[in-house]
Amino acid sequence: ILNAVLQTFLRPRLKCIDGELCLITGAGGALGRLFALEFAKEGAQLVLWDCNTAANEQTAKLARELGVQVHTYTVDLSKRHSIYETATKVRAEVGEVSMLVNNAGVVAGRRLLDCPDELLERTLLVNCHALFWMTKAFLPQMKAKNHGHIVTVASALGLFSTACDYCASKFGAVGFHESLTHELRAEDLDGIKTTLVCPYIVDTGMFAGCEIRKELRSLIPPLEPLYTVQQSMKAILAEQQMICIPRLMYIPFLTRALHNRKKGIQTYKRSSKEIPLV
Ligand SMILES: NC(=O)C1=CN([C@@H]2O[C@H](COP(=O)(O)OP(=O)(O)OC[C@H]3O[C@@H](n4cnc5c(N)ncnc54)[C@H](OP(=O)(O)O)[C@@H]3O)[C@@H](O)[C@H]2O)C=CC1
Ligand SMILES: CC1=C(/C=C/C(C)=C/C=C/C(C)=C/C=O)C(C)(C)CCC1
Repeated sequence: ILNAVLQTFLRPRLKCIDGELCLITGAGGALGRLFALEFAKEGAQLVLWDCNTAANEQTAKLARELGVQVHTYTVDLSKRHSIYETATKVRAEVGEVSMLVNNAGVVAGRRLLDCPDELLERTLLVNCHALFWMTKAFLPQMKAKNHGHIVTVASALGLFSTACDYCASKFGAVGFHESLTHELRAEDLDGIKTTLVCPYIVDTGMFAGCEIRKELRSLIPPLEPLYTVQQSMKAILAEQQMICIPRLMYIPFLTRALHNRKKGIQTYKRSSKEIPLV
């Protein structure tokens, strides 16, 4: 945790990603498109995934104007077989993905009892389950070369809760990132980096119909999409493990981490057995 916070305040060297093959999900959406353009500016070749074919093609057109190769795929991230089938096509038609940006996300934006089961389920499938299938599809190639980078676009709402389906899915995304990072470290795969992105609400329209947006306006105004993506890019290129945007969002994160640590120590002290703390 301390490492992640320190990395945010220090100014590390940024890595070169010229020629890397970068896959971005939700590339037809607001942040996904901006990610694609920022990666293109850095010289990365792009594989763009979205369920919205027209929006995805529009992103591809803008990225090609920056002189990079772009391949687009229409995929439904809420379906495991759609992810695996499309991943197989990418491997056969384009090659080995070395950077994976799991950006696609949805929100139901209704209270638990007012929300149809299908909508709740979709949020968990797209925002959380898809991370597992995407990583299972592309990590083996990264492992073979001990080279790669997996970015999880979660949310500040993956660190503390307000909206039911969305928070649960983003807590899952944060947990996924943390356990993947531990797993890679345990296997000494130091060439595969991970970055967790946790922004506050961004002005993209995603939360346009949600009550939470009105409440938040009085707290801090939503972030600019370009600023959010540029800050995220800096963290990715610096191989930073985590970024909260703005920095104020570290407060709930650190509070929670310290609270959990305290609880862990209490449990340990009360126990008669020697249980190592994780
Ligand atoms: N906007 C915000 O306030 C914040 C956003 N985030 C996170 O940032 C990420 C990007 O958000 P943002 O750009 O605002 O969202 P957008 O809604 O603009 O973009 C999301 C994209 O993902 C696509 N998508 C949705 N469901 C699927 C699916 N099943 N299969 C494939 N593609 C799908 C959407 O297509 P379609 O439009 O057709 O549904 C859309 O093109 C999300 O993970 C979000 O949770 C984090 C913090 C704040
Ligand atoms: C401003 C602020 C807070 C609230 C933040 C909220 C409510 C963020 C919502 C983010 C969203 C909607 C993200 C979407 O992905 C706290 C933690 C109470 C205290 C610190 C200052």
